[in-house]
Amino acid sequence: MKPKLTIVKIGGNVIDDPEMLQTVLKEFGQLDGAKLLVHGGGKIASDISKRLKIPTQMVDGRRVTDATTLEVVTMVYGGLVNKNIIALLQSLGTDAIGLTGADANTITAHKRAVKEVDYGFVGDIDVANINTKKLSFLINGGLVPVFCALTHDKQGQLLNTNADTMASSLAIALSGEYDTELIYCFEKNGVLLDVEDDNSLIRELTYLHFQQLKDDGVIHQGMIPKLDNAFLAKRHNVGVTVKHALNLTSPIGTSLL
Ligand SMILES: Nc1ncnc2c1ncn2[C@@H]1O[C@H](COP(=O)(O)OP(=O)(O)O)[C@@H](O)[C@H]1O
Ligand SMILES: CC(=O)N[C@@H](CCC(=O)OP(=O)(O)O)C(=O)O
Repeated sequence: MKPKLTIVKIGGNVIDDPEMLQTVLKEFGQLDGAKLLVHGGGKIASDISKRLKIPTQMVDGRRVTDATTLEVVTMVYGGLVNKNIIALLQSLGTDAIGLTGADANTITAHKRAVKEVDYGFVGDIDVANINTKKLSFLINGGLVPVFCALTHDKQGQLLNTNADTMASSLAIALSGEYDTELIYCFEKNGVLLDVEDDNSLIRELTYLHFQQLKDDGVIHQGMIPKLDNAFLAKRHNVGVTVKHALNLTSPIGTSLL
C-alpha cells in the first residue's frame, strides 16, 4: 500500500487574512501522514505592484509577467509570503522548508509559447520531470515542503506559475509514490451555486455538472482554471476537494467525483 500524502493549496485571500492563515496552518500541521503545502499570493503581488506603481495585467486568471513583474513576484512569492509562512509553521511546531521549483531542481517549466497573448515569464510545468525522488527525500527526512508559485527552466530563468497548477501538477507527479489527496482552500465554503451565498454549497461535483455550471455562468473567474486543474488531478486518481480554509479538517466542502 502507498503511503498517504495530503497536498494543500492556499490562495491569496487566505494569506492576506492573518487569522485565517494562522488557523489553516495550525490544522495543516496537525494532519496525519506526509504533507505538502502550495501557496499563491496573487492578491499580495498585485497590492505591492500598485504601491510600486507597476501596472498589473491579468488574462484568463494568469498574470502577464514582464521582467519587472517577475522581479516583484520573485520578491513577493519567494521571499515575503513564503518566508512568513515558513516562520508561522515553525512557530506552530511544523518543520517546514520553503521552496521554489528551482530549489533542488524540483520543478522545471518552459516559458509559455506566444499565441494570442504574450504572457512573458510564465512557465508551464513539465509534469513528467517533477523531481519526486528529491521531494520524497525531504518528506522522509521529516520536512514539510512549502512551494511558492515559482518554477525555473534549468537555464537560469525563473518563471511565474499559477499556484493552483503547481498544486495539481505536484499531486499528479507524486501520485505514483503516494496515495495523494489534494485540497484547495480558499475563502468560500467550496463550489457554490451562488457565489454570494455560502449556504449554496455543491457537495459533490462531476465533470459534466462542472461543464454545465460553467456554461450557465454559475462557475466563473478564478474558479474555472482551479476546477480545470482539479479535474485533471482527479483523472490521475488524486482525491480532490475544494473547501474553506477554516474547514480544512471538516467534511464541509465540494468533493470532485
Ligand atoms: N461557483 C463558484 N463558487 C465559488 N467561487 C466562485 C464561483 N465562481 C467563481 N468563483 C470565484 O472564484 C474565486 C476563487 O478563485 P481564485 O481567486 O483563483 O482562488 P484562490 O484565491 O484560491 O487562488 C472565489 O473567490 C470566487 O469569487
Ligand atoms: C502565472 C500566474 O498567474 N501566476 C500567479 C501565481 C500566484 C497565484 O497563483 O496566486 P493565487 O493562488 O493567490 O491566485 C500570479 O502571479 O498571480
